[in-house]
Amino acid sequence: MSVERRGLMFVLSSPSGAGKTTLSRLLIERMPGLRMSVSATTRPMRPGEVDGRDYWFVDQPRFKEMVQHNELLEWATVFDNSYGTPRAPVEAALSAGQDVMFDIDWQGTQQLREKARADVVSVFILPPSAADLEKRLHSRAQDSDAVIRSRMSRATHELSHWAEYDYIVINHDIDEAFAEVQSILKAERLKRERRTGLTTFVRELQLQLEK
Ligand SMILES: Nc1ncnc2c1ncn2[C@@H]1O[C@H](COP(=O)(O)OP(=O)(O)OP(=O)(O)O)[C@@H](O)[C@H]1O
Ligand SMILES: Nc1nc2c(ncn2[C@@H]2O[C@H](COP(=O)(O)O)[C@@H](O)[C@H]2O)c(=O)[nH]1
Repeated sequence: MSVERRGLMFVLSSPSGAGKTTLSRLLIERMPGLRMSVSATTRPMRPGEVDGRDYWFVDQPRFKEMVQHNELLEWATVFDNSYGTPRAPVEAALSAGQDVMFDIDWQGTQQLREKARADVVSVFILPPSAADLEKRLHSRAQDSDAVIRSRMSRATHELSHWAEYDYIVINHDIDEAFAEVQSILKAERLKRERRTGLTTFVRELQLQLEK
């Protein structure tokens, strides 16, 4: 029996290459009721990426316009490119009782927390080691050596924000990391304060017991 509840904002952050995209794809495949927030970005498309699925690829003037028209829920500059979360799809999904997942950096997470603390559940993904992180960035084979070097040098800064997150998952083995992230989402969905239908449900139970 499902009890009505408010949708939550499920945020994954990590240094680049630790595995957020991989984990979020698995979650979307396996967890009904969860939608991916598709960000807008000015970064060039990588091989295999699809506009509207992986990102909305926009130019800088269009991104500026989105900021000025308040079309973004949060936005930040990451690795010299602009990234932001379109507001309308998130608001529509949440008000339909769906959960929304975000693959965003610490700056965006801070902005979401300021706007909707009670609805944000944040998870920071750690790589098992620096060598693994570098290996993953190379194995993805989608960025130049210069881009990989710049992402590795930003990793220390990204890592310094780990303690701002509600949960920390070490992505050593992808199946284990997935199971942990999935458990977090399942438990957060059961939190009393999110389950707006509980009062009615319990009142009904009491009426049945009093008969
Ligand atoms: N547990 C794991 N073991 C080995 N390889 C992994 C693991 N998790 C992810 N990978 C691989 O590491 C690479 C980087 O993963 P992914 O693209 O998910 O990282 P990301 O955190 O989303 O990076 P970015 O922030 O740059 O988008 C991919 O090739 C992915 O297949
Ligand atoms: N604050 C935001 N950060 C975002 C958003 N979309 C993605 N990101 C983060 O950018 C980096 C780089 O991503 P990549 O796809 O170029 O490798 C990564 O940390 C993402 O989490 C966003 O809308 N807002």
